[in-house]
Amino acid sequence: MFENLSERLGGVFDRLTKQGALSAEDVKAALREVRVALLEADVSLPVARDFVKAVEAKATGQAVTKSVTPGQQVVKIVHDALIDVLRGAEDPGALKIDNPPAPILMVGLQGSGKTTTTAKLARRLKEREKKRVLMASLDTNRPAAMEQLAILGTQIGVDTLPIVKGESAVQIARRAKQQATLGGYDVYMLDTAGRLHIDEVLMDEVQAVRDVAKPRETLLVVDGLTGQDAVNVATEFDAKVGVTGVVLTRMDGDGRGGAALSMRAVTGKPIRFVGLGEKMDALETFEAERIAGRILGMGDIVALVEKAQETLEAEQAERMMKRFQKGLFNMNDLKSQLEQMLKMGGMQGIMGMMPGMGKLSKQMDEAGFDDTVLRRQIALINSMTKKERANPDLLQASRKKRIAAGAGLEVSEVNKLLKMHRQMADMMKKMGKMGKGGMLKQAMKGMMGGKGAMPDMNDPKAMEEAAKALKSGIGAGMGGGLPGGLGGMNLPGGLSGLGFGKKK
Ligand SMILES: Nc1nc2c(ncn2[C@@H]2O[C@H](COP(=O)(O)OP(=O)(O)OP(=O)(O)O)[C@@H](O)[C@H]2O)c(=O)[nH]1
Repeated sequence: MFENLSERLGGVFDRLTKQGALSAEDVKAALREVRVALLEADVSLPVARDFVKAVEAKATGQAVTKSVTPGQQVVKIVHDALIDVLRGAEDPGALKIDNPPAPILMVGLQGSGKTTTTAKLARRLKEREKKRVLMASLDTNRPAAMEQLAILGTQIGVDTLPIVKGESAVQIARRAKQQATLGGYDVYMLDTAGRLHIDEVLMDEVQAVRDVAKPRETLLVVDGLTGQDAVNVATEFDAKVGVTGVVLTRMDGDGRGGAALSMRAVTGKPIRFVGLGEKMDALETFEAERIAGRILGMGDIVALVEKAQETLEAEQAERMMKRFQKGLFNMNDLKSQLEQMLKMGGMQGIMGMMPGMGKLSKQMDEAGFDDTVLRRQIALINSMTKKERANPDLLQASRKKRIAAGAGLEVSEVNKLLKMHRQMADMMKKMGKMGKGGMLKQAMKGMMGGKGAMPDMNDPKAMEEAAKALKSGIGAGMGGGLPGGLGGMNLPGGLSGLGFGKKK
């Protein structure tokens, strides 16, 4: 799915190469693709349609910033508009739980992750807000569900209401309220029974529980992977029981999170939290920026674009772009690329911003890879003469020795640097031929997991290899193209050439 989207956006970028103001035609062409991208990310059709219409009006006629392409600009406008829709007025993490004991009702379909989320949230309230929480399972159909909550409670150190066989959901809710009041709890959470589909019996039961508990918050738990159906679920639950917020689970999977946009647009209910795994600490406050990036399938590329813009002078970018297009790439260019990387937070910083690269970044950390490598390479270049920097072909044995000694390093380090330089120069040449649009497309492909470019995040062996490849030195030929295009197009163009996990 990611590949499709990146190709599609690549196509948009290819077409949008004119500078100046964004023409209606440019915007229309780009948005047509964005609409398909939204649908692929499981955003419902009417929502995608309305959204694109609103963005079209906003984007047409906007002046194009010199340092970005019109394609990038449209994507940024789309991205910002997504955030506008996704972000509610209030802080998503702030639940109304004053006036103890405050009841929180948890609702949702079976298997949506309701019980797990109940426990995760209880843990969060206990740890972060120092609340005394009582949890109760109202799932009278499945005794196993009640036991599951009790086990989770023990695990996280949160009390659960003792199980009494034969009670109805309403009776349990009453008992929970009583116990919470007598026991001096700040919050009590009611984990209702789920059904595979919405049915009347379920809704009647939840309504009856609601009437007894009068919840301060009614949180709808929805599986983030369900996509389109999420809207129906949200609409139904909201109409029947009244929902105050949504929790999207399984956002650690490869779902694109379009459900978030649809639910927010259709029901107007705020997304409060996202579940990011099975563990008890895998619950985070909803962040509109992250989901917007994810829906567009771009990780935090927009942030990367912005950061690159901040740290790189536009003229310098323009100058480098011209050099790259001519296939020119000497040691001075390499040095400024390495310095640029350091400014952007080093390898770790850049990786952290890439979709799905968080894990790899952690492994790099563990493997002891840090920015020393970058600094060493800069030191080597500093130890070269002006002539050598302009023309690295001059570097024969004796010069290499002198350069290594000057930086206090081994000759092998110089060789690694030269190898990396050669690979990057080759890539620049190739990219130069492709033109701006082509470069971007190439970059996107690389970043979004074009075949072989990134390790499979679920394959520990591939991840380990990738970390090793990185550790053995960016110099050992990371596939050659560290932040290749950073200069020219404000995107780490060369990342496609990183060759993560790929033996060269
Ligand atoms: N990967 C991942 N798994 C999750 C997440 N939230 C819940 N799960 C898993 O999803 C499965 C179902 O979760 P439950 O909490 O039992 O679902 P439920 O909605 O309470 O189901 P019923 O009790 O049958 O109604 C469990 O194996 C959870 O560990 C999440 O955010 N990410």
